[in-house]
Amino acid sequence: MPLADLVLLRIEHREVLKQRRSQATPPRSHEPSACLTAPRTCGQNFHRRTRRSGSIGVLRGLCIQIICKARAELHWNFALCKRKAEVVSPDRDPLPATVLTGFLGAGKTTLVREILANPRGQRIGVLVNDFGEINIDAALIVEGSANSVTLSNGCVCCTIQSELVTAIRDLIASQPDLDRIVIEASGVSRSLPLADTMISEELQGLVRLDGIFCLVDAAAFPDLDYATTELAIDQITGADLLILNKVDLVTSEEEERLRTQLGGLTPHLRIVPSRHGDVPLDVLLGPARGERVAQESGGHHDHGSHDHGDHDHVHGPDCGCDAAHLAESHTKDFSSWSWRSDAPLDEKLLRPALKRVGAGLLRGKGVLRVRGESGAEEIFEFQQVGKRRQMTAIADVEAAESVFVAIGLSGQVDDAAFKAELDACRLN
Ligand SMILES: Nc1nc2c(ncn2[C@@H]2O[C@H](COP(=O)(O)OP(=O)(O)OP(=O)(O)O)[C@@H](O)[C@H]2O)c(=O)[nH]1
Repeated sequence: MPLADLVLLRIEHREVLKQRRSQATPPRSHEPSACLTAPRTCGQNFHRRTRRSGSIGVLRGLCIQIICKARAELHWNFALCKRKAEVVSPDRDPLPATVLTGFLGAGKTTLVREILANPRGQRIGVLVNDFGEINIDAALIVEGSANSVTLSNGCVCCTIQSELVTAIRDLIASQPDLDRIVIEASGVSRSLPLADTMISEELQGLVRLDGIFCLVDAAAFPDLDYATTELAIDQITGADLLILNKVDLVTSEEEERLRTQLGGLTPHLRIVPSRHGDVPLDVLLGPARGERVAQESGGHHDHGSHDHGDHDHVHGPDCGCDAAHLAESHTKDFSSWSWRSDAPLDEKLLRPALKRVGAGLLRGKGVLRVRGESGAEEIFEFQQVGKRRQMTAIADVEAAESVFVAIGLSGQVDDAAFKAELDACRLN
């Protein structure tokens, strides 16, 4: 990493710590519009919003880009460190939480409605945060879900952050049979403080952050003005996966240009194109509470159990194809791949292999029977969203075999290399 980036990284780190300390008293007093007009008070904003023109403006733009990169790196490390300390309730799995962020109008509500229209049998609680006094998004969503909670007139990343925690706790208490929650943040919410809330002590053991997905409006992003671009970039760099929505409104050249621009800002982020939120649910939703990947992918995928149209087909040993292969997804953009092994896996080889395998993936999930150096065997659940990976030991599952499911952009997953990597971890 160049020296300048390192220096900025350190400054940024110090800022994060400072901000976290000062967050003990959250900035609740400012008006909702403060997220845009006085971002210094809005959670984790690190930039002073002084508009500059000419070369100073250009220089400042470059600095923001570098800081964004550093911030993204920090975000991973920071969130992952905290997650290692996550305490899982012994009697009840934490409720998986999917967070949708993205600038105003990017298509978050559309995506929530897509999810609710096809919840794959999961009982989903929805929390909708609207920046304004009237929660229009919730009104749009409420038809689809009986379990929706509205959080209006503020932003869940700052002004009504504690309301979010309370709302989640209340929802879990009143709807104990939920399988997951989906949180639609307001269009001005910043991703990093939201991630921080989801892994905070108040929600520990109750909620497990499954992924933060940031929607970007492919048509509007290039025209955002300076101040709003800054916020949009902040949302992007704090996400696990980017959904480039409204690609129907741009030409393929414009889409490519935007991808290059966004990829330059956040090289590790995976970018999924979308039209009206048509993102495969396998990418968006991990297993429901108490559900394990083995159940999803065990044997032939049951097309009758839920309505998924021509949805992604996770192949198994009796589906008439090879056990490991790429399968056509419900849109031509995505492919899924599955692998299984009845031999235990060597932990020492497996961890680096998963890192290599995951490098080009949008989503990876698995239940893995692993043998450590001591010779003891443990079952691990593996979850990857974008570049974010988690491997958690699970005690309540007996797995005779390991199962791994991966989703990537078509043509970007080398299935032979994949198979070879994982096969090499098998112990006889
Ligand atoms: N053409 C096109 N329009 C879309 C797409 N996705 C969403 N829209 C439209 O864009 C508008 C805004 O979408 P919403 O889903 O309300 O966006 P949002 O992110 O929830 O907006 P806020 O809550 O204001 O932040 C609506 O009119 C949608 O129908 C898409 O992929 N293509």
